[in-house]
Amino acid sequence: MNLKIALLPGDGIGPEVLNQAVKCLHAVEETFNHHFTFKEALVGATAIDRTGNPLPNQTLNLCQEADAVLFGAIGDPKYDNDPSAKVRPEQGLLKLRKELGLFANIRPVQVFPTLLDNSPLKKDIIAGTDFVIYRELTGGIYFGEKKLNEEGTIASDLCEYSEKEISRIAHLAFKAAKNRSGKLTLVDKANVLESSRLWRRVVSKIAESYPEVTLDFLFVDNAAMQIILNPSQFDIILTENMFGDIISDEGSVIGGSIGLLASASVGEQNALFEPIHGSYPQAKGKDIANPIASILSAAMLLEHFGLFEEAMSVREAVDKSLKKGIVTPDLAKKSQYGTNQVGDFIADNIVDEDDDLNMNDENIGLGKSTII
Ligand SMILES: NC(=O)c1ccc[n+]([C@@H]2O[C@H](COP(=O)([O-])OP(=O)(O)OC[C@H]3O[C@@H](n4cnc5c(N)ncnc54)[C@H](O)[C@@H]3O)[C@@H](O)[C@H]2O)c1
Ligand SMILES: CC(C)[C@H](C(=O)O)[C@@H](O)C(=O)O
Ligand SMILES: [Mg+2]
Repeated sequence: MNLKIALLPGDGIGPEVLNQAVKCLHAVEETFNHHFTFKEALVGATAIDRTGNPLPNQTLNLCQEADAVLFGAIGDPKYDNDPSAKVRPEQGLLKLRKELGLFANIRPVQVFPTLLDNSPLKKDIIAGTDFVIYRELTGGIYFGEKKLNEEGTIASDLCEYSEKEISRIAHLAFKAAKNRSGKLTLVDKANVLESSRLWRRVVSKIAESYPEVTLDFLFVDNAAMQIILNPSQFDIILTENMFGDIISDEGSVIGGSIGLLASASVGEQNALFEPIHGSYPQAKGKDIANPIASILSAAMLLEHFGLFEEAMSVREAVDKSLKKGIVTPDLAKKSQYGTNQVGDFIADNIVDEDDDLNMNDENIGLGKSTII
């Protein structure tokens, strides 16, 4: 298959982890005889420094013309620590999501059997965790009108949702639930927010078209607790933009590190793949960031184009690195392996299973194809 992939390394550890994902995609190209073309562009603080714009037109055009975007991370303390900054790296990512129409952000939360001891949570609670968060990505409080009065003493952010915005992601989430265990939980704050009550009405109506799916509702405060008390109760979680952002970072605690959680953002035309973590500026240039979230995001990219065997080969190589303890320090304090070594190991272990008769595929961590 030929694929044009836009690479947006961004800031902090973004370039380091993205490089490892690209190594793995090169290995997939060679092993399975595909042809991927990579073109890189600026985004985030790096783009502001070079052009004054966190999402230069050239970058947006490249992404619009590409088959897929592979994104590193954006963000820089010089903006995080300056609440008055007029231009911010995050605006680049938000505008990109909006312009590409990436309304559904899909964030699988699973536990690698090898990492059951890595979580601060009890093994018997987290074993078997396997749920997917469908996070609405181009609406809600992130994109509502923002106001600050002249004195700078009163500020507001409007949380607005339309029926259309809710129903298009709801359909994707119901279809995913239908293909999995048939359970969908809508996470909201319908006891307080009018926008959440609209979500409940729209989602309840759509549920009538999916009789095989059981729908239940959970207030987000309770959901935040249930996710770590009893994660196995969840299959598909559907939620709005900000709640999805927050509960997915929380969900990463189950698996042992946020450096493991990948995501796909999809719309009608475009698709973007990125780790859920940020630019982790404290780790920039230290070769300690976990590249697995970025590598698994590349695996989701492959699945998006129907390259399931290829995606599986990446997941199996990741699993092998975990089993052999070839991991970054977030997963083993005394680890002597860096971002690059872990990336090299995983890329070197991408094999076509049909060609490898000795492959042992017992107990594969994230073996199950995810969602798209
Ligand atoms: N999609 C994105 O690009 C994205 C996502 C989240 C945050 N951000 C931005 O990133 C910057 C830093 O934000 P933050 O510190 O709140 O979140 P962060 O995700 O960058 O880091 C939070 C913590 O998670 C851990 N971590 C993150 N990535 C890791 C990795 N690959 N390997 C091992 N450990 C990892 C580290 O302990 C780190 O201190 C901010 O500017 C923020 O706006 C960007
Ligand atoms: C950087 C920020 C705008 C972004 C978000 O809130 O969507 C990040 O936290 C994420 O999870 O991708
Ligand atoms: Mg986030």
